[in-house]
Amino acid sequence: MSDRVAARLAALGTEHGLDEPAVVALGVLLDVLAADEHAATTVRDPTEAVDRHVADGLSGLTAPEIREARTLVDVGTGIGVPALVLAAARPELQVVAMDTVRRKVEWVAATAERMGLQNVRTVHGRAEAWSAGRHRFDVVTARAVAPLGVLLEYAAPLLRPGGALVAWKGQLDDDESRTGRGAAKQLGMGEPRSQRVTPWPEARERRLVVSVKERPTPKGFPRKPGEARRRPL
Ligand SMILES: C[S@@+](CC[C@H](N)C(=O)[O-])C[C@H]1O[C@@H](n2cnc3c(N)ncnc32)[C@H](O)[C@@H]1O
Repeated sequence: MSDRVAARLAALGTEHGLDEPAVVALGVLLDVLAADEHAATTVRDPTEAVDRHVADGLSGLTAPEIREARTLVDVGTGIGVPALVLAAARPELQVVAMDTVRRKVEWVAATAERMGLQNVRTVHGRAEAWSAGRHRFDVVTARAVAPLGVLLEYAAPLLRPGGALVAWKGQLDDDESRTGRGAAKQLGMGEPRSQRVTPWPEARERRLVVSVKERPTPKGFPRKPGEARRRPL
């Protein structure tokens, strides 16, 4: 790893109060990404990945819901962001990394092992079809997976009462905000709160959108697999 990347990782460790093993584990994640041309991301160069994956994932720690969570499921985990980043940062947090693509969850499981993480489990499947995960989680996370309304529909059944969806988002257009608010109401989720974050200095328009489960998920949800996307609320 270059001195520049090592210095950036160390600075992120200080910013987020990480201990040394966490910083080392995040360095391993960057090494694995850099070495694997088949990793499911276009951002593999550590000078860029340290910001776009590690710093972006760590920005989740600014949400109290994530700082206080004991259980978290990352829906559509892909290369394990934010799942692996948050699992490294908070070893006491039990993390499930879920994706519909088997190759991706296998990659995440192997990478978690190389990072020395004991608190990551992977699930191959669709969020809306995972009945064993219902009502279990303090937090559902998702980055770059689906519009807000669809994410709320994936998240609501998986959350315990009082749990929260934390979605990594860029700029939300009016349509996504409006449909998100409507979906939240129908699903017993609270009005989505948007929290601006600047994970790296040049980052523009990054935000965490948080919605807390206020009521039991109404009957009829989750709908059939794929329906949330095909016929958004
Ligand atoms: C663009 S990738 C984002 C990956 C990662 N979160 C990141 O930000 O780098 C979206 C991922 O979501 C997964 N996905 C889409 N719909 C899903 C669903 N209903 N349940 C679980 N995973 C899903 C896809 O297979 C894909 O790996």
